[in-house]
Amino acid sequence: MIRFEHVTKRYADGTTAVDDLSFEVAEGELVTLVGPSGCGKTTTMKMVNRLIEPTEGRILVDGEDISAVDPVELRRRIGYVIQQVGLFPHKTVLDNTATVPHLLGWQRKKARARAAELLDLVGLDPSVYGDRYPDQLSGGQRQRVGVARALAADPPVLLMDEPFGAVDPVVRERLQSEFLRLQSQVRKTVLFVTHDIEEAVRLGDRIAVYGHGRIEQFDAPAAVLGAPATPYVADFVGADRGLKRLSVTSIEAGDLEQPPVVHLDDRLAQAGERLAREDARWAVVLDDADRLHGWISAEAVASGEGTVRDHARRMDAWVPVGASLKQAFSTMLQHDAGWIAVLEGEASDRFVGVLTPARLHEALRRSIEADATGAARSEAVVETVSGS
Ligand SMILES: Nc1ncnc2c1ncn2[C@@H]1O[C@H](COP(=O)(O)OP(=O)(O)OP(=O)(O)O)[C@@H](O)[C@H]1O
Repeated sequence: MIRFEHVTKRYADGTTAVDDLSFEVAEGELVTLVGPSGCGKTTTMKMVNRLIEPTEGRILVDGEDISAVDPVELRRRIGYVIQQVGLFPHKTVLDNTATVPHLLGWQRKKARARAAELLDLVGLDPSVYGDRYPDQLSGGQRQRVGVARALAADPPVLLMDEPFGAVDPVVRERLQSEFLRLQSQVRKTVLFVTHDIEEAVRLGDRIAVYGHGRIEQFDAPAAVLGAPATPYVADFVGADRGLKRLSVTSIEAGDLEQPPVVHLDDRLAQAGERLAREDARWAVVLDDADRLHGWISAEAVASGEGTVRDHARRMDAWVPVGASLKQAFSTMLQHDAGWIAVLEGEASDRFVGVLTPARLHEALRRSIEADATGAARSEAVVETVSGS
């Protein structure tokens, strides 16, 4: 969808900002460009909407060489969000959002209806915020209007240059989550510039790590964190890349431990047999509808008469299959739990297994090994300390 072919940009003073760059962003893909200040990220991005012209090479958008497209026409097809949002101070939020549809000659009513829809989509109630002016919004809200405005004419391509760079870390994380949710609905082809590696790995389907004017590595976030291509990339992603990788590695069913499962109405004797057969010290307890209830220890099972219901302990720390290892670890810490349940199904009500700290560590190591060898994670072999 966006294709760079041997693109070089040399400024008049001789600075080579971008050097023989070739890469492609597929349709509906979000690629983050990440790297230190001055490495050529913004120059790369601005060449896509012809705010900057390349010295050599060519750029194709949707198969079309953009050097042959009128820049004004081109920009209407490409949404652009920047850090200093650049909202018109004398226009209301609704009118700001309707800017491009208005320029495209849409009728005022239709443009405003579309703007209201977009504001809603970015989490701003148009009936509350639509008539406000930009200086009556918080920084985070202004960024949301910036995103809504960029999407208003439904452009297939979105360029975002540090769009969340000016807000505090808490708001930034919220905007990132909202943007991911939005992107899963609108599926734009996005080029996203950031100097923050955490943001790059969180948002990108793939990330391009920039050195000076060149891409040092272009790969999925987990691969960049798991197997940096060069010492430069390893240094840039940081010594704590293993930790960062937690947020881009999702839980697979094969990562889970399978303790015995008993039901609330099982007799203790029956549960005891299960535990003895599997030589287990505890079992997961499900209710009649197979929803997670909690757990029961071998001691409690051995304690006497009655049913599991009389001795089961509640435990509601869980995450869905596909959640990140980071989310799982965070849930474990939040509940001060030695394990958490992993559930699946539309209502997240089907028990699939449990994740323990040891299993979490193993999943992380397996995913690193899988990336390094190109194997599936379930087939990756890692050494573990015996008895653990
Ligand atoms: N108009 C210009 N004339 C000369 N050199 C320029 C010009 N614009 C940018 N540069 C240089 O080109 C290089 C790349 O700049 P660019 O803005 O693309 O970097 P960046 O990676 O986006 O940095 P940042 O994260 O700080 O925005 C830098 O060395 C910069 O000084």
